[in-house]
Amino acid sequence: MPVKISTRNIVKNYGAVEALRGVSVDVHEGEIHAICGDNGAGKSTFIKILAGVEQPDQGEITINGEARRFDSPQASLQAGIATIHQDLAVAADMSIYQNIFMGAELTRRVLGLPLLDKARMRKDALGYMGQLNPSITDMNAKVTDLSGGQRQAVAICRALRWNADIVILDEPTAALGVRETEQVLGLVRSLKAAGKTVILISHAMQDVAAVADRISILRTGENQIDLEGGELTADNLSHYILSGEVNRIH
Ligand SMILES: Nc1ncnc2c1ncn2[C@@H]1O[C@H](COP(=O)(O)OP(=O)(O)OP(=O)(O)O)[C@@H](O)[C@H]1O
Repeated sequence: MPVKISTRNIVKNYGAVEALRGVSVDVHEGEIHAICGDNGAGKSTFIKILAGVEQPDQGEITINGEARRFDSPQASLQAGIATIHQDLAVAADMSIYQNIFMGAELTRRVLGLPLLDKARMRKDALGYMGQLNPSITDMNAKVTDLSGGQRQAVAICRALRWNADIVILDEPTAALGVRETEQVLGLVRSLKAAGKTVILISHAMQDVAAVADRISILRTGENQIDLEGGELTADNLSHYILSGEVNRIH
């Protein structure tokens, strides 16, 4: 598959702290690409740059081979990147469909006036959810009544609604139990099945090994190693992260 999104030598300093010292990652179209590394390795900073939350001091981002720069989260979204942050940004007291369409509500005209098209939003929301978790059928259910895994599904539906073709998930299984984690890994696989390119940030080696097609491990703001295929085992990941051993570098 061709490279969908690529970074070259991304550098980011916070004052004297060198958070990223030249990170280069190639994410291929339709793959699940995990970004791993110990605390402070630079994962969050890297994702914030792709999400348009932070701007790099140096380096290049390309999408489909075209150089891009994201001055805001909206710019990243417009370029087809939806980032699902750990807080999910869901409104607990609102319904599933209201969350999926938040900020981009569908309307219809009645006697020349725009009215919310709730029926259409519910129907479309059900369609998005059907691609991810068909067992969730009541689009009027309040998010507060959903489990952690189900909330994650709502946040991911919003990414589908935005038509993003690159979906970034930041620690989606953090704080989830075993069953919920399995559900969320299922969601990640469904995104891939829907043709999305997925970037997954995770500390959970087992989870990463279970779903990723390729993994880039960062260490103190630099690429440490990329793993793929048979190298993708939780043991291998832990080994590289704990030992700091450097192997194939870009
Ligand atoms: N806003 C900031 N101001 C100053 N230093 C920062 C800021 N954000 C991150 N850093 C520093 O940059 C480095 C990389 O941090 P980052 O949060 O990107 O790592 P991480 O791999 O996501 O770590 P964790 O797994 O603990 O979240 C760390 O040394 C961190 O202390």
